[in-house]
Amino acid sequence: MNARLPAPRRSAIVSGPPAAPPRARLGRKLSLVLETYVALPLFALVLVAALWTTAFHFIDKEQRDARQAARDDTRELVDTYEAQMARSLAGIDQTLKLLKYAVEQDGASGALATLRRQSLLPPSVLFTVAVANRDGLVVASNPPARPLDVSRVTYFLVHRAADGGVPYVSQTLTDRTKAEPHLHFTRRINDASGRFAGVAIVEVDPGYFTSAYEHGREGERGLLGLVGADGVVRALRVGEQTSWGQRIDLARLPDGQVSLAPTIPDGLTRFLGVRRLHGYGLIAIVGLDADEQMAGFARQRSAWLAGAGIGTAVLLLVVTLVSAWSWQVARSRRRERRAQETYAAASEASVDAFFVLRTVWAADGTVADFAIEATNSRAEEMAGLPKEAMRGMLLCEMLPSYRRNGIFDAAAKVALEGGVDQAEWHAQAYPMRGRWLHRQVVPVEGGVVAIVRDITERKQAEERIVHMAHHDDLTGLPNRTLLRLRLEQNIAQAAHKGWSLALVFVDLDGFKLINDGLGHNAGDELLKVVGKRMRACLRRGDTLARFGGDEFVLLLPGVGAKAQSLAPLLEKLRQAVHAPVQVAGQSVQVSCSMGVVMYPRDGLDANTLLMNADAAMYRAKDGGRNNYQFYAREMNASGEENLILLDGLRQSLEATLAGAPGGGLSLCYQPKVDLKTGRVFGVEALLRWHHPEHGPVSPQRFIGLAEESGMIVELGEWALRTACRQNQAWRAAGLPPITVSVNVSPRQFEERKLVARVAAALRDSGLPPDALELEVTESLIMRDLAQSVAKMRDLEAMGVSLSIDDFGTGYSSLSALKSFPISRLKIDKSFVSELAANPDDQAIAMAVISLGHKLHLRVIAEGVETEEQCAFLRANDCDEMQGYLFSRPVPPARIAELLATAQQFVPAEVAA
Ligand SMILES: Nc1nc2c(ncn2[C@@H]2O[C@@H]3COP(=O)(O)O[C@H]4[C@@H](O)[C@H](n5cnc6c(=O)[nH]c(N)nc65)O[C@@H]4COP(=O)(O)O[C@H]3[C@H]2O)c(=O)[nH]1
Repeated sequence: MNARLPAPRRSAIVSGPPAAPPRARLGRKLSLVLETYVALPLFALVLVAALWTTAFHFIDKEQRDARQAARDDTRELVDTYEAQMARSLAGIDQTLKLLKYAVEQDGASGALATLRRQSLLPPSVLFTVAVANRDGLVVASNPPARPLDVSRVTYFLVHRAADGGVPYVSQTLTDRTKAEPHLHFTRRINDASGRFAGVAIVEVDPGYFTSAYEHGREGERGLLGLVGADGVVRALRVGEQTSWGQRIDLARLPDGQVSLAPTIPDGLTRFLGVRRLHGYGLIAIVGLDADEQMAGFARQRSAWLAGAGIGTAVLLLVVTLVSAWSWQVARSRRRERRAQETYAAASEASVDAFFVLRTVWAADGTVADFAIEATNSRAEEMAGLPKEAMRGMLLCEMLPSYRRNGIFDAAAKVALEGGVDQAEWHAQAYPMRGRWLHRQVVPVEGGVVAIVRDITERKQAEERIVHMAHHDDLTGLPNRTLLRLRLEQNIAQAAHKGWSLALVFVDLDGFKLINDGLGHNAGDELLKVVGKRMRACLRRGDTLARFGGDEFVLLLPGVGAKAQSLAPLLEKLRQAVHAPVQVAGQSVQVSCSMGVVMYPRDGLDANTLLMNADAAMYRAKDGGRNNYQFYAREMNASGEENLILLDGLRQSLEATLAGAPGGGLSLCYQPKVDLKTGRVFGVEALLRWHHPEHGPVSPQRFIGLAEESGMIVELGEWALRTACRQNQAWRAAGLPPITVSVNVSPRQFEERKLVARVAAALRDSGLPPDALELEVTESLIMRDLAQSVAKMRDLEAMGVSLSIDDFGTGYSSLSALKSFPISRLKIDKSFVSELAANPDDQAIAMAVISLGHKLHLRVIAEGVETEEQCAFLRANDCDEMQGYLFSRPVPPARIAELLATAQQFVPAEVAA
């Protein structure tokens, strides 16, 4: 999404406040109080309090009412009981009075009969009526009873002692006359003169006074009774139990009032009503058991409490459930809000743009468009529109190009099928035009969220890295990697279309001299200029790559199948490179050697083409440089041929080492002649291989293979040992002593044990070290200068001399040359071959001779074939020579002959 983009689903997600300020926090606390899960329990507490207050209020009222009712009942019962007792006592006293009167009138014996006659006696079932005389003897009784002496009984004593005029009520008792409890109501009987004449007695069962007890009124534990003024209970009934004799504190029984207190005989709390029965010294008491009286209230109270309890429990349960639910809801709301706030804060701080998009559905169920619901600040920047303006806009109205570039379709797919859409694209719309963006579209409820990031910097960095990985720092040209890539692409294309392509390997001649002589900066400058010039010769589709050092490769796609058609371009390139260049204030000149291969003729893959172009380039160098060479098959034998050849070589080496006749390997020796004396002073040992089937194989061919395969180490050691032995054999044969020089290949030279192997060869052959010379190449030494020089010094210390073969081809730096412990320089035969005609080669030969002499080295020229060459070399003070002019490499016997005859080389001019 560039200029304008997709958008948020829930505005809160991206537009919400990033953090709550203190005021908002206060508001949040207040709103917390209003939350159901807080407010509801508070309200419930109020309800519970009200419920219980009401319950207790009614309980209290009911209790008061119940108590009042109990008091009223008690009062009413005691009133009734008082009336009953008053009547009963009055009846008893009436009987006493009648009895007294009758005794006073009729005497004790006739009194009862008179009263019985007049039906004035109370029923004998309940009452015993008796008369005691002044001596205390019961003289009459109804019902009749045996005579009894009551003279010592209290009531008798009381009445005899004084005439109170009031009846006397005894305590309830049992005695020897009667086992059942009873009490006596008595009155004094006087004689006519008013003196004590006896006692009228009414004996009553105490149950008589409590017979008014009714369960319906007094209940099961009600109390009914009479108490004497002395505080002793005369009769007391509780339920079915009747008792007497208890003592009561009369001070605590206020007359006329109803009190609530623990009572006799069982300590139960009762409503107690008390009435004094005047004239008899008795008190009537009625008690109603508090528990019984309050039972209705207790039930009611239980009902109230149960109701309130159940109400409370139900309320609390409901409130707990609702509050728990509300708390859960609030908690998840809080979490969601926090998540939203966090998300909003994060999205605001994000470098990504967020667009929450709501899907707009078409009637057929497809996605018609997306409506922008919310965005963040970064989205504003990317879209170039404020959030408010974007909100509600349709995506494809804002960015119509999205319908065409696939972004809308991708988002619609996410909305329909889920999954995630991720992609990078190059924005085309303002204000992000030209920038690289990355989008991630994820589905959400009701739409999608698009997260967009500006990845331009990363893209540019990637491009820079890719460019760096594919280009050469110095010249800015494609490097080896890119060349290979393009080559492979072009090969694939050419294969597909049946085209040809050309690959040119270019190596600068003489670059090292300039680089070492004028410095690296000059060398770099030269490479840049040459690179530019070559590039200028090419078409747009061609590739010029720098391969490293002074090597360049040209890839020319779409060329004709005929290699020769490239000749004009190659000539143009050659001239462009050869033109003088101004570097480090000097005009310098380099040339180039080019090797050309054609696809598909010279190879079908990149490796083969590069290898063959390299081989052709070397052939061009060998051919005198500053030219180009088309690849010819024989430059590189095929891999299969190489393997067969290598196998043959190994077999020959093994056979030769085993000493088998006709092993195939041998050494021939080419004499080296001192130009001043014309005498042979040494020979160069040269390997020969006679293949059992193919006949002689060129050393250049098999030595290269041996070098590549590593077999050269063994092969070279064999040559070294053989040459040493041979030289020692010549010496032993009494021939003039000569030196033998042996070629050492790069692998041999690099081998750790070289010095030890040389020492062993000398020791085993018995050849003095100074009769052995090792020939090493310049390029070999330059591979690892320090190590090479160290090894050379070891050999020198041993007494073995060293010469540099092919001197002039490897661009050794002069300063390095000075440090080589060598005794001889060999002018390469490539410079010798055209010595007569080529002034350049002449200059080089002269320079090498002069340089060698300045460094106190001997100089030998190889490949001398003609008298002219010989004459030139001699004229220019070359010390020694080697070549067909004097002798080809020959077998050892021929050398022996030469030495034996002490043959001298006499050049033609000298001979003439
Ligand atoms: N055109 C021409 N050529 C002449 C003339 N005089 C000598 N030659 C040839 O020049 C080569 C000189 O040997 P090199 O440069 O060391 O070049 C040698 C050397 O690098 C390598 N080589 C030969 N024998 C050995 C060996 O025992 N060990 C190692 N490591 N390399 C060897 O093989 C290369 C080729 O050896 P050869 O084919 O024997 O080729 C020899 C020799 O036959 C002449 O006047 N004209």
